[in-house]
Amino acid sequence: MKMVEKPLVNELYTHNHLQTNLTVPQLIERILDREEGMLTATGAVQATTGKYTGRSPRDKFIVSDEVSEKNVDWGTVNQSIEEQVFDKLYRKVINYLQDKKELFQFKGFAGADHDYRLPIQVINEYAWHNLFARQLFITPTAEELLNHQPAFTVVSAPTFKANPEQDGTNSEAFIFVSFKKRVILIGGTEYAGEIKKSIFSVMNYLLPQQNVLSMHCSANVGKEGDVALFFGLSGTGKTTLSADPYRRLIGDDEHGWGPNGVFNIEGGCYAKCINLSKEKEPQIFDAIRFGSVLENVIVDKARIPNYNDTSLTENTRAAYPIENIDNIAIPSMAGHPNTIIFLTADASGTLPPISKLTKEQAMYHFLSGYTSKLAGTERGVTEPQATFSACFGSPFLPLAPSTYARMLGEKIDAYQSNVFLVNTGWTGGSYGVGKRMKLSYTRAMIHAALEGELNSVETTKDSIFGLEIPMQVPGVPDEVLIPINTWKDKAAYKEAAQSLAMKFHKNFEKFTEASSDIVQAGPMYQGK
Ligand SMILES: Nc1ncnc2c1ncn2[C@@H]1O[C@H](COP(=O)(O)OP(=O)(O)O)[C@@H](O)[C@H]1O
Ligand SMILES: C=C(OP(=O)(O)O)C(=O)O
Ligand SMILES: [Mn+2]
Repeated sequence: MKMVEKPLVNELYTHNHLQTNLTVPQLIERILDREEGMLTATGAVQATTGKYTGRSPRDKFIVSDEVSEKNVDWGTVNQSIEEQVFDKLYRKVINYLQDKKELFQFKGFAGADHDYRLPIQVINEYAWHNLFARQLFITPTAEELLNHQPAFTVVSAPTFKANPEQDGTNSEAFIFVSFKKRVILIGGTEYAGEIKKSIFSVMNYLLPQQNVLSMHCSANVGKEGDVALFFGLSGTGKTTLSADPYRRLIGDDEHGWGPNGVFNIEGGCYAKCINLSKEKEPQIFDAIRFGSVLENVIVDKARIPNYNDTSLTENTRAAYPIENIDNIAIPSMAGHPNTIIFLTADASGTLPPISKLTKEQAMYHFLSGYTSKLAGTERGVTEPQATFSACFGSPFLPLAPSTYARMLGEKIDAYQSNVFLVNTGWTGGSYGVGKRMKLSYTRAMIHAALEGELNSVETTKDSIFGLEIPMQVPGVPDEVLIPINTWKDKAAYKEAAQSLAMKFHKNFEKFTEASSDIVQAGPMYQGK
């Protein structure tokens, strides 16, 4: 990828103490020496992030210039700023960083497929953010590092607080993206997730232009080389469900699907730690060791993490390189997906825990992207909130949802992938009355789907959502499969299901270009 313009960030290269690609132990030494965090009994370092403990979507802006102007799907997700606003704040942030005693640079890649990888660099004020970047992105070999020419730069200055009046930001925090300068400017927030998700947004802009579908999904591969994708918004189970002892992990969050098959965009994982237990999530629990970063996790006097403690946030996190998971695909690539799973954490408790989708239903649900925002991942969300997030990842999609949906539809046709909708959310009632689906049941359902056990099983059609529900799944009680059977109050179920169906219809009105068979594949509601 060619550089369009010499970035201002070059000025930082002359910084007296710009330290490039420090090793993991070196970074840990710097973190401890600078008192940015502490060493825990697991061997991982722990850091806290202050006020911002989740992503801050309202603080994210994209520069509108002559190229991005016509490509980006502008709106509440992709908010625009003018070039001068970016340039002014950019200058300020660079000046601010120049006064720091030391800075940390990571040079590496996004994209495991060498045909599509993006050379990136991340320049950090904090050593622990630099360790995060090192673990989350793809580390170069010594030779790759020698020839490394960054095609995109992230500058992260968490202690720089913007002044909205002067700087044109929404708050003291900002995530400014310039596709023209190929720079992402992050300030005012210490939440490390912004660093990885901002590069993901960039990949969601660049990859479709190369005819590669970028996807907010996890991926793994079975013994026969059969590939599964798990799409889902935050908290729906991408990371948890893709860590499977019987299947090699490709990646837990961001992938590309090109002519060679599926590839991970990242080199590491970013797991939620809330209520993490060795018993329920052994792979993730054991991945937390030397070199991992624990974010906003509380530790006791003996420095043992208490994963049940939510006093800083529900969105506690562990970042670790993918190699910390036992069973992985090396490199992080595989063939074309046999099975695609859409994960939804339905807080209404009315969607079936697993159902098989027709091609039209798959397109309908992909465009809808229904789920609930769970507490913590985004600022201001404290309990599950119904949301429609197109392509199960709208906060990260600079282009119109139809672009990604069209590509997915073509690929499903070409590779005959089976699509399932899996509700990892509530059962036996809506949030407040019912409870979250048992993880062991969800795992059993996914196992059955991936082993092809649901292809010939008897199904029943849900009268409202029109989804084909398998009547039996090994390891799951039959009554769990049909949502109404799990509700005591059947009338309340019908009301809640109708209300959700209405929301689907309302949301789908904006997809005016969708063909009528896709529109028809949505839920039925009274009057239709
Ligand atoms: N039935 C279930 N399926 C998946 N995850 C579940 C389920 N029940 C509870 N959980 C919890 O929900 C969270 C899912 O989060 P995660 O896998 O990190 O989602 P994502 O990677 O999509 O953001 C984990 O904390 C997991 O333990
Ligand atoms: C890091 C994030 O991703 P996820 O919760 O999907 O793992 C996020 O949304 O901030
Ligand atoms: Mn995840």
